[in-house]
Amino acid sequence: MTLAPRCQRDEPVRVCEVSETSVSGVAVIIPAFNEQDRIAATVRAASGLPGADMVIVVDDGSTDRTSAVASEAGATVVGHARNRGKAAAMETGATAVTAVEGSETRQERLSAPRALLFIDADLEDSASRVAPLIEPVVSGAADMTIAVLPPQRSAGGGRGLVVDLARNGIERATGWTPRQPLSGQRCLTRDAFAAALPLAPGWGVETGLSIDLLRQGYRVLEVDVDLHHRVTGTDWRAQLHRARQYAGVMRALGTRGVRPSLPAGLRRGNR
Ligand SMILES: O=c1ccn([C@@H]2O[C@H](COP(=O)(O)OP(=O)(O)O[C@H]3O[C@H](CO)[C@@H](O)[C@H](O)[C@H]3O)[C@@H](O)[C@H]2O)c(=O)[nH]1
Ligand SMILES: O=C(O)[C@H](O)COP(=O)(O)O
Repeated sequence: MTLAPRCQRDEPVRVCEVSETSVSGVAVIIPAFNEQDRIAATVRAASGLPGADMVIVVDDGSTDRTSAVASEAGATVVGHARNRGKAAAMETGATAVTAVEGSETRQERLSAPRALLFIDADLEDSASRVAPLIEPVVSGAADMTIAVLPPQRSAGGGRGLVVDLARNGIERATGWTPRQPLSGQRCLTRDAFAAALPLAPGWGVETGLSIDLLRQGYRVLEVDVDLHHRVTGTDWRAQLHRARQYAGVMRALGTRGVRPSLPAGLRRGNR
């Protein structure tokens, strides 16, 4: 397994590019809420990832055809009877992986539990490029990798408030400043995932994961990956979504004893 030379090996949290390579033993978990238009392409792309021999879609109480479309595309589908939020869907997905592994025959069983790769349902074809998240985890170079996405094709409608709250909160809690603190494309060892349970609920899940793992000494790595997803726009629904994200991050920080920062525009030096 090779890490590119610009990886900084002597830092507790390393930010680097890694090359794609063949790996084995990865379960892909896709939380999905009303994603019938995108889930098939995402499942198909995820199924071709190196080492990904299990693709589980967690239908988080969708009211559309997400389950049926995901199943037709080849995923194993588990679900919630009602919408419970992304973090609960992630936990359900991990439980499903353990259950499938428990039912495997001795011949089917891998020598070690699979790593867990969480990706969003709206990545579509770009999910085929998520492989660089897998290598550092399978090779033992990192306990959790996080995808850093390039600028998206269409501009988002936010002012960076949620991102800023999460980034500063993680920095205050751990000393590490993530580039994309909300990125949900993450690959974890089973040990790291277990250490982060119970996950911070709802939209606080990424903030909680980063803080909880770093505080316990796990190694977290941001990796540039050329992914594309549906960006959040500017209408009232989008702003309501951001308000919920803000509340989720605030809750994750509060329950971890982290005092949230003032919004960037109000902080000393910015006035
Ligand atoms: O109640 C829900 C809502 C969403 N999802 C799924 O969660 C994923 C992310 O949701 P999305 O609506 O795409 O959220 P974004 O605002 O675009 O997400 C950004 O911010 C989130 C944290 O706030 C991260 O989880 C995402 O990875 C990141 O792309 C998708 O697969 C959804 O289908 C659920 O499973 N349950
Ligand atoms: O659009 C986004 O990137 C997220 O919804 C976060 O919103 P923000 O711009 O307020 O951080």
